[in-house]
Amino acid sequence: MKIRDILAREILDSRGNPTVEAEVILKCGARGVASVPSGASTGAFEAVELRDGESRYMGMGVRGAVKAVRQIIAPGLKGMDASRQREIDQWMIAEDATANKSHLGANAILAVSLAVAKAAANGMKLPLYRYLGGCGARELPIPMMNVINGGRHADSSMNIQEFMIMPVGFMSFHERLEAGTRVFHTLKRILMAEHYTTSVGDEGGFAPAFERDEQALDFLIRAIEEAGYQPGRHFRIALDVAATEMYDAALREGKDGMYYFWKSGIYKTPEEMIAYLKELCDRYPIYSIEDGLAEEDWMHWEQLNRTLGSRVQLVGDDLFVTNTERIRKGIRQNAANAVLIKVNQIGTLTETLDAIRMTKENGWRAIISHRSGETEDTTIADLAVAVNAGQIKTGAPSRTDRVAKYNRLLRIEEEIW
Ligand SMILES: O=C(O)[C@@H](CO)OP(=O)(O)O
Ligand SMILES: [Mg+2]
Repeated sequence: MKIRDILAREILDSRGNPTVEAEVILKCGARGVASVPSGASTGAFEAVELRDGESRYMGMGVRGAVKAVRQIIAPGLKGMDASRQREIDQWMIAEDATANKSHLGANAILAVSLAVAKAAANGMKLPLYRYLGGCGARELPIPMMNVINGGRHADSSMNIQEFMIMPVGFMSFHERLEAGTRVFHTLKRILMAEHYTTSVGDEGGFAPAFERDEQALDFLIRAIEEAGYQPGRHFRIALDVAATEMYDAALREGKDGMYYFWKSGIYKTPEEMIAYLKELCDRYPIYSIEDGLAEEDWMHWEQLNRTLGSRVQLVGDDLFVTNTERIRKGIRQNAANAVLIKVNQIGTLTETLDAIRMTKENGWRAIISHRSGETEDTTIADLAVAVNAGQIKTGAPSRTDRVAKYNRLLRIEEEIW
């Protein structure tokens, strides 16, 4: 299982921006290839990727990250055993020697970390989910399908970033996916009939010019019903408010501590935000709300959790950034009840697994997630099954970067069941 070589190259993500791909080659001939996604609504506490225009290493963004793999990581890891994932990740963390991986770049480190795992799995002739999760890996996730896009992900007039459908009333993954796709197609038909645009946003969901965020929810309910399903029973709704964006928008207008719905020109206090979210939960079959408040607003997260936590999954994305220190703080403060898990927020596979473990050990739920900028890499599908996460967030079934993950899950289901 010794590493013979590590290659790195620049490839494109789904927004046409450069990103890093790494290829790990073992002495036995097995290979592993992995590429790194990229967010648009990134949390301030995320590990730092080297992008063009904000380079910190050798002054060259993604090219700097590629160079870091070639010149520092590859020579350092050659000869190491690819199955010793934790040691390899620790070596890269130590070599980087910053708290946020800004020296080598979280994208350089993550590409190698994931490619090492894939090479080791291939070397052992195991599918990735089996290598990572052992024979206990068995649960196919319920997808959170982001079918209407707003916020920073689309030019639409909705402030809430993601309106997702969750096919909760089905036994198998392929039935969930089929039902979700039916609703997606029905939604397109309804939107067209009412002369809304059906072009899609970054994650494949529609981006119609609705005047109010609630209209998106009304259309979801209609689409679920017209596709022949019952809202609440077959499908529930999930939202990603991405409220840090609203918090930052208010701050830019000089209103510290408020939330600015910049597309409709409305300010809300944290208390009004909580009341608003509660009202939405009273009116619609909402299962999950992600980032209902901002990454800095710990105090009000507790209040939100007290108000809704017993009946709604409250997910921290920007709040926790897949970082065990922040998750620990959240658990102590009882600030939420679920964590969104994104490999590139923390930057190594083992730290991601640690975050999932801490989340689950404390009785919280972990949702494995893509980024708004993705590639054809399907690691997160395997990861979701490996850790029996139960939920995956990976967009709408209309762009190959998202569909690749769904197709991978279909194949895994066929293998397992
Ligand atoms: O906010 C989010 O949850 C993600 C993914 O949907 O978006 P981004 O990758 O732009 O941070
Ligand atoms: Mg989010």
